[in-house]
Amino acid sequence: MVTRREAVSLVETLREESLEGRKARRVSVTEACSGRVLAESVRAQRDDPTRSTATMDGYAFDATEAYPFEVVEFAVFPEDDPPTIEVDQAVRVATGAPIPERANAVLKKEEATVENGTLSGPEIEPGTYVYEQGSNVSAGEQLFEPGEQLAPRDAILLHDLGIESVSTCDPFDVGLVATGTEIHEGRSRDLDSPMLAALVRSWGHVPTVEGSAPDEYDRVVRAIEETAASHDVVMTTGGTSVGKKDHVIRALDSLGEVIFHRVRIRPGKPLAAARLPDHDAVAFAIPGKPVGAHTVASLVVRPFFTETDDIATIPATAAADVTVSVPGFEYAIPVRLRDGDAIPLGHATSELDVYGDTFDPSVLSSSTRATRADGFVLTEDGFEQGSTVDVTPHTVLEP
Ligand SMILES: Nc1nc2c(c(=O)[nH]1)N[C@H]1C(S)=C(S)[C@@H](COP(=O)(O)OP(=O)(O)OC[C@H]3O[C@@H](n4cnc5c(N)ncnc54)[C@H](O)[C@@H]3O)O[C@H]1N2
Ligand code: MOO
Repeated sequence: MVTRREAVSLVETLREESLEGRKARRVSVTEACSGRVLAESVRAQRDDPTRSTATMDGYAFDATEAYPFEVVEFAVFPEDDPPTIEVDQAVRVATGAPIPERANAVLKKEEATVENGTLSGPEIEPGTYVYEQGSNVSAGEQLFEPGEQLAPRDAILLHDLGIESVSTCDPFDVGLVATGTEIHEGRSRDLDSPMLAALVRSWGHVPTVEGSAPDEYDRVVRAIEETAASHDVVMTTGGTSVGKKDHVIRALDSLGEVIFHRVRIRPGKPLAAARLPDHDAVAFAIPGKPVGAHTVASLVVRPFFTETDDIATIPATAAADVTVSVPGFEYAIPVRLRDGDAIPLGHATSELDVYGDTFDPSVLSSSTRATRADGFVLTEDGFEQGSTVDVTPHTVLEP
């Protein structure tokens, strides 16, 4: 059994290995910024801004010189080229207009006194009301690293620098296979695959629900093998535990190398990851119960797909005591957030009463209504009513 951190670090190594041999493709910045991973670094080809501009309407001049300045005839607007001025001259500028090479400051219009074409006013420092050339980005600067996953906000900087396309790795193709005779025969609905498909998509990759296999060793092996042959990643659900019909881990062992099985986190402990080198694929075996499946997919599998393993939290006040029964695990305790309080959902005092005071991940994990939580508290020891707890909102891990 490995800790969550150990598991995440192994998953990150898998990610690096998988990205290494990946085909790069140039795509438009617009397409790339919905979650594509960069294959190459991106450097600025030019300064930004390309020239120094005024940030206020007023007069531009060299502020290392003393008043008065002769105000030249014309005025400069954002669409204009800056004029050449002499050391004792100033020029009218509009907000956003380029300032002359010789100027280094702008005096606001309302502070300026102009009489007979001569400007005077208060002393100002060089740099006042000037957005300086290269102050946003200087030419040659590396702005994005290979492996970074681009987000919608990145389109602003890339487009501003005139970059229209970038080299990206193709997203991972993920084949989802639900194991379980009850699922295969339609006696129970497959709740995991659609949820996992949506998670994978939200992380910027391409899921396909491949179907199901009954709890028969040969059928499980075949389903994994067939899926690995046509996908980069196989994600199975169910069959990860120690029951007689739990074949997935043995199947992965026969097809490749199991990197870890069981993580010190609950719900979702029996998660496994494997390399399937014959098919140039990797596999994640996700435990069957949907809430546990969601928890470990978000906390441990996500760093394979996204560049980050950060788990941001916000503080809240625990609304009830929650104890844990078995030490040595991290427990993801679902909570609702209300006016700064974290109300443990599933606790006897909450609207969903499935576990009393002591957190029981096995029953919680069976309760599909626990998905109505706003987030979870990751804790090894539980918490006391009134104490401050760190809540990870679900939106942090499923954008
Ligand atoms: N004796 C022990 N039993 C169990 C242990 C243990 O250590 N000793 N571990 C428990 C833990 S923790 C978990 S988590 C589960 C893991 O279960 P499996 O991954 O083996 O899943 P199954 O046995 O196949 O199914 C469990 C449960 O989940 C339902 N399920 C499965 N797949 C789906 C799906 N795609 N959609 C909806 N529901 C699904 C399945 O019907 C079962 O009800 O094992 C504990 N047992
Ligand atoms: O890890 Mo399991 O989902 O605790 O029951």
